[in-house]
Amino acid sequence: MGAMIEVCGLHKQFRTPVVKEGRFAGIRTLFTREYRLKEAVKDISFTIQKGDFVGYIGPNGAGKSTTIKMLTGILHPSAGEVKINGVDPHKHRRRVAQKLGVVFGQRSQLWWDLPVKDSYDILAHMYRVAPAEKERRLAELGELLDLKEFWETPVRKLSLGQRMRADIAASLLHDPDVLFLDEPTIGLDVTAKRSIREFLKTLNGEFGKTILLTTHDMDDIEQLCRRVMVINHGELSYEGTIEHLRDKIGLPTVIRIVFRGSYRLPAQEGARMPLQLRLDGAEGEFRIIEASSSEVLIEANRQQAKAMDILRMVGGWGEIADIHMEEPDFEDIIHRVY
Ligand SMILES: Nc1ncnc2c1ncn2[C@@H]1O[C@H](COP(=O)(O)OP(=O)(O)OP(=O)(O)O)[C@@H](O)[C@H]1O
Repeated sequence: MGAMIEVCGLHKQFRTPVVKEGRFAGIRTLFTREYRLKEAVKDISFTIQKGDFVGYIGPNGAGKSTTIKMLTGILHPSAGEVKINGVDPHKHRRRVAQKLGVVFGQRSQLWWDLPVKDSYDILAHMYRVAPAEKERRLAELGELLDLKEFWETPVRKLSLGQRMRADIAASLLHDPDVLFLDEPTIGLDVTAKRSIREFLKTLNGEFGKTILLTTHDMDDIEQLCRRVMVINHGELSYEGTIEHLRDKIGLPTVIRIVFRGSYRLPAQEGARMPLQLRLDGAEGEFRIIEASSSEVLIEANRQQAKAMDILRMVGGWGEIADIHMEEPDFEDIIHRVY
């Protein structure tokens, strides 16, 4: 293991002319000397280890694409440093490009009017992939991504799911160590999303690729990433595991308990809901938010009480027939961070 991506004190400012209002606004804007500074990325630092699968998330306009562009060397940072496997991507763009695969879900890197296979020939040439090597890799990718069915089809005729698979294969043709994915499942149906996710899991798990995934799809993040970085107004507001993020935000877990026959709450008659209770024989508290003749609905924060301790206590009120536990929705958690 070692650092694959190192980012230190990264900044990006954009200078955009102030748009004039009123008559001849367009022409006057052209001659304006007034500029507005937009700080799209402010002092971001992080390290991604070899073989990591990291999610990079944040609301629209937060600075995700700007960061990715600096990581790939397309944009020059206003301040700070980027190293991809020890190399500065802006100074050594070609060298770093050989190590990187990039997929922008919203924009294909394939040639619109050419058959898919022709795009691969051009890309293999650009990245100096030897013909035998290209054939071997396309055979492998073709199998994993099921490319054969549209091999001869012009890119413009592909379905969105096919186009995305074709683009992902294109990004891997030169066998890069690192993959940047920007919205790789956008607009896809459930089945197409699932096949792309499975492929990405394989790519990371079996082929050891380091992956940075940008997406608005929280299911992608939850199913694929070990770590997430949250960017908001150009600054990192969270960096760590999804588990820790859940704990930190502390949305309640909801536990529904069904009793066999009757049960007895440890409270006075006619107690009002929600009913706050302390755990017996352990640290912590939880709330009963509903109670009917055979069911109770409990809300508990993970930090405040362990589910097992709650169940042990509730087991004393009656005979438990069924337990249903609902973790807070990851989407809701993320909204709290944004
Ligand atoms: N070339 C540019 N010139 C001026 N401002 C820019 C430029 N590129 C991006 N910005 C601004 O920088 C901010 C960050 O944009 P960026 O595209 O990085 O956001 P994002 O997190 O990728 O958003 P989204 O989820 O909508 O794709 C925005 O306010 C955007 O308008």
